[in-house]
Amino acid sequence: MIRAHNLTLSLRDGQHRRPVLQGISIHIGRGEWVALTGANGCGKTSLIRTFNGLNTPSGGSLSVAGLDLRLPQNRAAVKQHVQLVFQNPEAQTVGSTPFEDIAFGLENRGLDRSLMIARIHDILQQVGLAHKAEADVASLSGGERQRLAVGCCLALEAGMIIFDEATSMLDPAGRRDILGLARELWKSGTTVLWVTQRMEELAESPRIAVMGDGQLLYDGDPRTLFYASELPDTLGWTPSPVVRIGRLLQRQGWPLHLLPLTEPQLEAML
Ligand SMILES: Nc1ncnc2c1ncn2[C@@H]1O[C@H](COP(=O)(O)OP(=O)(O)OP(=O)(O)O)[C@@H](O)[C@H]1O
Repeated sequence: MIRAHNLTLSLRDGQHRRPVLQGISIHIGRGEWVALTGANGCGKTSLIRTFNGLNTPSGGSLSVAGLDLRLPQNRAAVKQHVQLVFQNPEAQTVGSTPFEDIAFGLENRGLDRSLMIARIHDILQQVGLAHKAEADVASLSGGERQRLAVGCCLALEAGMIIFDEATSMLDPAGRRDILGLARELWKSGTTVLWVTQRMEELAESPRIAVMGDGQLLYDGDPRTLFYASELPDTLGWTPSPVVRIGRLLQRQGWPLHLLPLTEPQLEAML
């Protein structure tokens, strides 16, 4: 889905251009779930905006869904394949009802009206908003608005959805809800890039990419990152309670592949 090699990006900062991404090489296959993390200002948003064609790479190569994003004509086309769900639920709705919002996404697809209405209802059903089809968007909760944003991605038939800290403004129930919806889509074949600062969400991801100062510092599995790498300590991360217990077990000689990453894994061990 995404192939970046030695990707660099510099952005205008007043009179100067400042380097924001440096030498990023990453391959994300179709159907993968990758969590992307790193401190504020390390370049996560700049990277995903580049994947989505909103930023123009300054160097290296980048192909997304088979489109070479060094070519300007491909940058608009890529948005069909890669959709973003942002942090702020209020910033991404355009219609006054969920029905209208999904309809906007389908408008350019040239669907016959009855097919379009059926498709809108299908999508609302899929994101759990069938009962709110005609509700005023302003009356939706933050979690419902994020569900609606996901529905808009589905309307565009995006093969990849990038969630840019999409749960950070939600309460714990809303967070679980959106994470659960993202997992359902992933299980049905959507490629997911899940940007997060939350340790437990990282630990539950099959693959983690860590950025620092515009560079990719780590790209691999969570066990190696949390139990066999010094990076979390170097970056000053506070380990999740499960990883803290796992580190105690590790000191007692437990092998890497048995160390717990998630609460259910720890519960199963106990
Ligand atoms: N349009 C822009 N013009 C100039 N510099 C920019 C622009 N957008 C971002 N930057 C700079 O690029 C760097 C990376 O910012 P970016 O928003 O990509 O980081 P981030 O990891 O997503 O941060 P956060 O977690 O706070 O959202 C920062 O130093 C930021 O000030």
